[in-house]
Amino acid sequence: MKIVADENMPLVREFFSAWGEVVPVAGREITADQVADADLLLVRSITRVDKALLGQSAVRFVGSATIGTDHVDRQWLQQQGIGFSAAPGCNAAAVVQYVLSVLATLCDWRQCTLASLSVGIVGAGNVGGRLYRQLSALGVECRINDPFLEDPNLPLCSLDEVLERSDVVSLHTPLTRSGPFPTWHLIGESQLERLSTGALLINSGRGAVVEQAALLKVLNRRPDLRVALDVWETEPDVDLTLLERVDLATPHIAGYSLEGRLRGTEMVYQAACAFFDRPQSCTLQQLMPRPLLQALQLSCDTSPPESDDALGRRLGRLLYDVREDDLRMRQQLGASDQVALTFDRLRKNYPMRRENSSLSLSGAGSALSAGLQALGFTINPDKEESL
Ligand SMILES: NC(=O)C1=CN([C@@H]2O[C@H](COP(=O)(O)OP(=O)(O)OC[C@H]3O[C@@H](n4cnc5c(N)ncnc54)[C@H](O)[C@@H]3O)[C@@H](O)[C@H]2O)C=CC1
Ligand SMILES: O=C(O)C(=O)[C@H](O)COP(=O)(O)O
Repeated sequence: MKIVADENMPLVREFFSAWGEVVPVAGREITADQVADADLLLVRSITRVDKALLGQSAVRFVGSATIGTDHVDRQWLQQQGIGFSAAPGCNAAAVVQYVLSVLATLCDWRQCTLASLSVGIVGAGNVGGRLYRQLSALGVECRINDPFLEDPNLPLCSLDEVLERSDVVSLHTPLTRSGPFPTWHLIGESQLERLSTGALLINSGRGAVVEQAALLKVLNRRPDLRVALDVWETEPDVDLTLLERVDLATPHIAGYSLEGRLRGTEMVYQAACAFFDRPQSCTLQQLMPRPLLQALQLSCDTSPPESDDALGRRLGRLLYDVREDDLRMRQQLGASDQVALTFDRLRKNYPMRRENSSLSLSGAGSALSAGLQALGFTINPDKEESL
């Protein structure tokens, strides 16, 4: 078999080399010629997969190690009988870790607690649903807008209500251009104007869900608004004027935990095994590196005692601090005359980041445990508490 794979797909050789030749290619440079005699194509979010790429190829299965699928013409693949699988949920925990880090930063700016914020979630699937459950467990008031959901147990409301009544609005929809509720430019000028005074808008879904020109226009009128962007309408060509105006800027790395990226590869491997009727001889468990920081014994003897809110934020930053990504992006894009190349390089050379679940905590005390568990940490109940 010939397997053409995005060179940024970690462990792709470990999973697939027993099947044949693995040919790594830069995601933006995969051409119709390169895949003409391939059997299997493995991509990430930056490769457009459609008739133009695969019309003349032998590819029988396409795997995308991503949650989003807006880069894939799934209808055309289906018509051709070409198998397809994405990796739903693979990096949901990482995106939530990113959002929690943004919220922790907002708490610093405002000198407030997490639990004092009201958060609006637009799109409550794998990512937004997980964010809702974690924030609710932390006592944060949430509102959800998702026209596809009907669940009396969820705080569902209209998009306008989410925009008008939340301190923070976090976007987690796919990018869609058709269907009953398309999300392309879902947030335009009139929606931005509805945001409450001093609100923070977070976009870690897809850039074009927010209309960039409208965002720039409204930000000129409303200096009170704060914005955290991980995704950009014109990426990899980020608009530097917008970059300067937003409060937290990152290069589409919200989902880039090590676990999230490796899970993506494993999920497309599993789907390919099912498609080609091959046994799964390789598992992520065998390959996942041990985290550098694996266990922490907490000693809660600060005086006055530290709240779980503050401790949670401090511990969260041990594993991930969005301000470091923001600084790196500003420094590297600021010093470069090749914005798109630098944006892609920031992603390719992204530092190792582990998810909260990789860290086992003991000595947290039962009062703190619930909050730390809600943040995704593994709580080790067997150790004696050291309060
Ligand atoms: N920045 C990053 O690194 C990452 C970005 N993403 C993006 O986040 C998106 C969401 O991921 P998941 O939660 O896993 O997807 P999902 O498919 O599980 O959930 C999406 C939710 O959005 C809802 N939705 C669809 N149209 C809507 C609309 N018009 N208004 C409100 N809600 C709407 C759906 O009903 C669904 O519940 C992905 O499609 C991807 O584009 C995902 C992972 C990483
Ligand atoms: O999973 C998704 O959807 C994402 O947005 C990915 O995290 C983006 O990463 P790349 O596929 O562009 O490396």
